[in-house]
Amino acid sequence: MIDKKLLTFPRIRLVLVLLLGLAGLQAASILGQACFLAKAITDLWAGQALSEQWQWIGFFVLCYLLRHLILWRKEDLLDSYSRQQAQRLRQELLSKVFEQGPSLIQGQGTGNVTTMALEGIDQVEKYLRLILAKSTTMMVVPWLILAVIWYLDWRSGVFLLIIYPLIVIFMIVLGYAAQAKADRQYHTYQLLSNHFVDSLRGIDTLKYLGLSQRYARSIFKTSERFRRATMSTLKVAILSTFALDFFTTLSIAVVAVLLGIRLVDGTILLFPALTILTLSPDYFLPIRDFSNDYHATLDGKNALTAINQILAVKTTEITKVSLPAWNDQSQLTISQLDFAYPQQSKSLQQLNFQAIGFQKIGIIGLSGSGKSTLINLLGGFLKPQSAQIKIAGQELASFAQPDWQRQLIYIPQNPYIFRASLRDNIAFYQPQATTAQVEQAVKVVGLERLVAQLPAGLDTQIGEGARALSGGQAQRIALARAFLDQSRKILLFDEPTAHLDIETEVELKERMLPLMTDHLVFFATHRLHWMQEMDWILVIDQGKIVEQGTLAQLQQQHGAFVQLSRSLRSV
Ligand SMILES: Nc1ncnc2c1ncn2[C@@H]1O[C@H](COP(=O)(O)OP(=O)(O)OP(=O)(O)O)[C@@H](O)[C@H]1O
Repeated sequence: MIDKKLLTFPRIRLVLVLLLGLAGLQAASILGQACFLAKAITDLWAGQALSEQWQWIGFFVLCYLLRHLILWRKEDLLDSYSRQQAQRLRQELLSKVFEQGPSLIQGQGTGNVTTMALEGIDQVEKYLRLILAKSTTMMVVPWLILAVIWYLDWRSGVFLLIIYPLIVIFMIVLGYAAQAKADRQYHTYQLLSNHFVDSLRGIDTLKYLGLSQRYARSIFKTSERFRRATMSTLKVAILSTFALDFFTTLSIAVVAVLLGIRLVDGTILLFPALTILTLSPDYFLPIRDFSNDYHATLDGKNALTAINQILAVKTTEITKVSLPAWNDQSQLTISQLDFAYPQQSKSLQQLNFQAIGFQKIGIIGLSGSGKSTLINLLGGFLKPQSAQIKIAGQELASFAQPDWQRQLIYIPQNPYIFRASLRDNIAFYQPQATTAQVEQAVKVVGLERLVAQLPAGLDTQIGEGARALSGGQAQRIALARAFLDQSRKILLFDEPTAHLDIETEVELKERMLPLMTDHLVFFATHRLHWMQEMDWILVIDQGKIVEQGTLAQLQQQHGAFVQLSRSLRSV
């Protein structure tokens, strides 16, 4: 009855035992309530004075209060337990997302991960709260009530016992139908989230191409599908609630009629008949409650399955290797590196190269040749299928090593600007940087004009939803970050100027080059002029290094580099 997935939650067994205990007390208070009320009415019927009934009425009121006190205690217990578990799940989910990095987000979709971490966890919290309370009550309360009814009148007991499994079977059949509908609903919900976030991100492209109306229609269609899936789940939910209420009410009516006939016949006394009649609705109440809330919990159940799937993504345990800080004598050797994206044939094959000291290594190739993939591997965001990597004499399986990543600065095509002040964005790697240091960085990368224009200077909020920046300004912030943190000696550039106009690129290049000295630099680009600044060049074509050497060597060889230069110039 209780989802196996829930049994893996911490302290769940203790909570279940407490809930079962409270359900036992709840059953006792329901029984007391029915017996004392029946006793008072029977005595009054027998002609006793009302003043003699105060003790029974008093007990009845006590039981009534106890019943509600228990309900309140149960809710309190479940509220705090489910809240704690939701917090734990959210933390685990976010840790997993940060641990797995961009590959997990790409696989699941940004919208889906966002809704899962926000709404999905809230649904799981609701699921926990409802399902634990309802199922433990259903395990205890009806059976204790049935035992007392059986003791008072076995014929009513038999009738109620026979009717119960019929209702359960009926509930299971409708439950399966509802589950199938809810699965479909959850799937369309995930689609809707991804589709919506995707469209919002691409809204400028869509607008430029005049396709935003068409996309709005497509979002409308996806939302309509989600609405229809929701309505059809609700239809089953409402139908089953109605049918269940109808059957249980009918059963109680049958019990009442049978008791009435036997009272007239004189084959049953008023006290047991009244007690049974009062207890019958409470006998069915737990299953009715369970079934009513069952549909409300399905979303939570599905969200929990989806969250568990992400949490179950295997974390390849890395053996941490302690690496010294990169210096002018350090050496990196990569041999036979192979990498493939999931469900793809090899994206990078048999890469072999070396990096020594503060070399500047250019990675050049046509679009789709594998430059970004190589940069992502060097940053440890992706893990090679196989490779022999040696840094300072230490063998590594991948670059996902804290000691390596702590030395990196990654500058992509579109550096991410966090929603924070300009100062915090610049001091991203060095939060303790002084204002003088930040101002120095601003000067070095040529951001003074921007700072002068901003209303609160360095303290102006920038990023998502705040002051927007141009591509060149964002790139300058990324460079300022690199300048501020001189302790990170490895710079990974992934097409940093690809989307900038030529004037901005020339100006930025002048500012970038001094920053590159005394650093190991990997610079992926398809802009040839950068190669003049590089000490070593890797020419990549279709995932292979087809040539490598200094610029002079490559120009002399008249091989792949010269061919590539021709085709890049003719573009
Ligand atoms: N996340 C991914 N999943 C599957 N395949 C991918 C993924 N990212 C890239 N690829 C594929 O891997 C190959 C190399 O892509 P990569 O982005 O490394 O090329 P690139 O040389 O950097 O291209 P560009 O200059 O256009 O950025 C391409 O065929 C691309 O389609």
